[in-house]
Amino acid sequence: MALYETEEKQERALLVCLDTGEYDAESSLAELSELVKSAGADPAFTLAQKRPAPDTATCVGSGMAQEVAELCRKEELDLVIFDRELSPTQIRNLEKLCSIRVIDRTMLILDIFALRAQSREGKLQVELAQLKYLLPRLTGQGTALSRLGAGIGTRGPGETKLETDRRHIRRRINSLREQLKGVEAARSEINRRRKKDGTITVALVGYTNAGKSTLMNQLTQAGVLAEDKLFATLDPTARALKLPCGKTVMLIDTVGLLRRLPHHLVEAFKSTLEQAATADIILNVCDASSEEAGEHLAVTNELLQELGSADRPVIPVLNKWDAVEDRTLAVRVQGAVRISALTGEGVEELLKAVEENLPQKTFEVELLLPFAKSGLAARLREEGAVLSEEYVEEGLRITARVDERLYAPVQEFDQREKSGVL
Ligand SMILES: Nc1nc2c(ncn2[C@@H]2O[C@H](COP(=O)(O)OP(=O)(O)OP(=O)(O)O)[C@@H](O)[C@H]2O)c(=O)[nH]1
Ligand SMILES: [Mg+2]
Repeated sequence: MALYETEEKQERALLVCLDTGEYDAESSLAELSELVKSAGADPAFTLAQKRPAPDTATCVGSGMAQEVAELCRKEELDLVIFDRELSPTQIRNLEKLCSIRVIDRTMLILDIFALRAQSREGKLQVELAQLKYLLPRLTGQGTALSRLGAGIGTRGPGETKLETDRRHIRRRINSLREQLKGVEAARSEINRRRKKDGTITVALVGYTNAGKSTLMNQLTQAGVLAEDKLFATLDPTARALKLPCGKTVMLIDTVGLLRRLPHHLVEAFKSTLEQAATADIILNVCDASSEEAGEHLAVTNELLQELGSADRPVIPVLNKWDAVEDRTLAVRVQGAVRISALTGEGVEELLKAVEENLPQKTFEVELLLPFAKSGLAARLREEGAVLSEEYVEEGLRITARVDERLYAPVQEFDQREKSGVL
């Protein structure tokens, strides 16, 4: 099914890139072209200029800006899309020069998110990001009015169309924040309950189009492995997954990432992304058939780190192995699992890797260790988490957090078990 179905004719766009050497302009432009396509438009032309810094008035130099305007007229294009964020002034000047809509990379990405947002939370998050981006850019009547109407850069998920009145926008931003707080509170309640129930979460993260959702389907529609449970209705992106060892984990699908993801969007999706970054196990899924797979894995890892994934096991998943030509990637990426979410190849191995990374269940014990058992006390200090210890007449009273393995040798000294509290 097409992502974008409309009776309007397809918009033809001119892509403009200013290469200042800050990032790889070529791959960024290639990505922009893919973005334009998935927004439903045709990336008909591309212009690039090398320059040490953007021009304050028109981003590209004035000569190049003229060239952009001429091409727009000659080819009767519908819009211009810049591969970097534009200031309100630059947008105003460029629109005046070209007489058509001018948007930037961030607006384009926000637009695609607006098209795709399904859940209530997703819609609220996107609208908030859009309005926050739009607010400082509403400088004069010209820009505000040109944002009205249909087309890329004007679509909003919430109210019928993006508001253009400043006061209205502020009010709406506040209301969106309030509503999001409510949704987030509900979610952290679910998280809390999952933690309390000892539910283990496994998050699928990675670049957009890496095959996360396909993998989710492959894993959870496999009949024997999956069952739809309680949380499915509360959180449509989470599904129960039964591992071969018999344990059930909660598999979470997440929003896809991109190079140079606009910080407005990361901000808006922070709570969703944080939930993924703080799962018990993270599957960093990449499209291994892409030349950029290694870099995609790195970009994802970086964002995960920023969002607090430290200490959590991250398993690199080289997906689309069925379509891979460059097999050297697997050698370069440590601990990677090769799979094809499409054919199911390698999935068993992936599940094994998940099992190997399962967190050990820990619980609190209150022990009274006889003096003769000082070796056990040392082991508790070494391998468990000692919460308190105190020497008493009969020996050492010690409370500690232990996993099953550590519990076995100390079980007979557990005070609570004896008194029936456990
Ligand atoms: N050849 C091949 N194609 C695959 C494989 N896995 C997924 N695909 C294709 O890749 C495309 C993207 O898959 P999705 O599962 O939607 O990717 P995603 O990571 O969920 O993307 P976002 O939701 O945008 O973040 C689809 O056309 C899939 O059919 C695979 O193992 N091999
Ligand atoms: Mg997906």
